[in-house]
Amino acid sequence: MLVGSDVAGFDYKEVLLADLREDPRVSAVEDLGVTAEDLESESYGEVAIRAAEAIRDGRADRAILVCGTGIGVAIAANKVSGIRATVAHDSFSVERSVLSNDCQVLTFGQRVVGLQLARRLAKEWLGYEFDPASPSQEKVEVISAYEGC
Ligand SMILES: O=C[C@H](O)[C@H](O)COP(=O)(O)O
Repeated sequence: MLVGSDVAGFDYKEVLLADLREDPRVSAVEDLGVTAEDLESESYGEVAIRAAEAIRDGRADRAILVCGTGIGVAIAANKVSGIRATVAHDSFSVERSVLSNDCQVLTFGQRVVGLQLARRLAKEWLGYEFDPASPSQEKVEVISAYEGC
């Protein structure tokens, strides 16, 4: 499990990181930054691409990324082949992002969603797992085929 943010998502990222570290369903969490010591060290694109590449390469399974809106980190992560990332600020979208779309990356916007809602949504998200035997699989495969992976 990876977490990351830019400066605009740093506060939420820190809280979500602490939650994940306490969650018995999560075996290991890696913080990709940014850090309190160097808040401006990377933009949302750099952090999100690093997270997405780690998932693509099998070094991690999922990631939660935070920026101001959740949009920038989602766009950047989706540029990495094989990665499906989305911003989701409601329970149903969080569920469907996994069960319909097999998204490995959930993103939040610190300037958009309340902290307690984001924390709850992250907990819900952890409980979902895509079923490759479901009817959604062939729809996801259309995207994978386009990407050639
Ligand atoms: O999607 C982009 C994010 O919201 C980012 O945190 C803020 O970007 P901006 O400073 O260009 O608005």
